Amino acid sequence: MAKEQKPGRVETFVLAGSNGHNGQEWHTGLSNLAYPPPGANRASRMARVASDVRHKCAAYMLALRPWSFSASLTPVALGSALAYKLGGSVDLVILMVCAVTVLMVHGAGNLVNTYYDFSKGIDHKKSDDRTLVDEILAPQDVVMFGALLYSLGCMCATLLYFLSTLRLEHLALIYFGGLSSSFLYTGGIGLKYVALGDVVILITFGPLAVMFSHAVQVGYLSVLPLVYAVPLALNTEAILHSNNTRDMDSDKQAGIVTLAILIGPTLSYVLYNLLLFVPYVLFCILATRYTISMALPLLTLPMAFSLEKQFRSRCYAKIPQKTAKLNLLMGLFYVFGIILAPPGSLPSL
Ligand SMILES: CC(C)=CCC/C(C)=C/CC/C(C)=C/CC/C(C)=C/COP(=O)(O)OP(=O)(O)O
Ligand SMILES: Cc1cc(O)c2ccccc2c1O
Repeated sequence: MAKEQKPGRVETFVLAGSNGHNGQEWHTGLSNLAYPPPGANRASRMARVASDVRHKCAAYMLALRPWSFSASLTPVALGSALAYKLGGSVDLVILMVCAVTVLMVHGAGNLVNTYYDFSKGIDHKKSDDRTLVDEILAPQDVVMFGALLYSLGCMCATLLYFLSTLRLEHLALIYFGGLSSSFLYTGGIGLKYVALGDVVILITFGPLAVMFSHAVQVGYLSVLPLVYAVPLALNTEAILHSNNTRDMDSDKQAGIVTLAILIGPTLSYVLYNLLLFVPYVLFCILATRYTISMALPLLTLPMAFSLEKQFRSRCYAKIPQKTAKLNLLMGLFYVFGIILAPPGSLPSL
């Protein structure tokens, strides 16, 4: 932070980002005073430091893109609800630690994405993610924050090992499967850049996360959560697919290939509809064949129809965020539907 004395005794501080750009001017309001009262300098310095810390924290929060966190929290809730309903109980401490573990890996994945999309020149001034483009943070900040989240995730996974009866090799297999997918999505081979991002999202935010949350509760691996994960995984993939459809032109210019680019706008619209409405067909089947509480997610149908309309008229700008909101609501209703189901009414293997 550099201090500049300007004519007219207005003290101005230039608050520089860690990259040296992005300067903001902070006036101390001393212009009407001949001398600052004792302690005023110290107080204003403290206020500036506090404000600096607040700005930095806000920048880190922005980089995490918390609007997308519903995508990892709903599968955790689903896995735990299944453990409660079919296994008989749920441990709230394990549930909390599991949610934090998955959030850390998801958040780190978002930061890896921010870093590599910037270094490959994919993010630009009009991108959804402008943390690095607008120099809100320096690339090194993003790398350090990502490493911190991965470390915290590993600590939480270690804690889960002590809290849960799940065997170490099973816990490690799922946890490091999630961790490596979150990195390889854009880091290393960069699965997103070769049209494999959709597969990664379908697997990690669906079966993998649901199985992880179920397994740490019940202490064993089961295929049941994989089946229950299908409607939620399809809806989460709808978030990514709308994101990739919106970014189709800029991604093409940057020379990367996504599924949306491969199939073009018309088939992308068809695919978005399938991802959006197939889950509702599954809920109808579950509600009519097993228990009526499975009809609860149908309450979100009006939101899905509104999104379909926006996609059809190619107003893509806010569709990913709105689909994430739908994902949260649909996921919560799905979880409540499972919790409210009469004992023995849900399909089990
Ligand atoms: C089972 C365990 C322990 C963890 C699973 C935890 C999860 C869900 C990890 C997935 C992490 C992952 C793949 C993150 C990538 C997030 C993502 C889809 C970012 C979006 O990237 P872009 O498609 O570039 O979108 P933008 O254009 O908005 O940058
Ligand atoms: C940032 C971001 C963006 C997305 O489009 C996502 C889609 C599905 C799951 C997670 C996503 C995410 O974290």
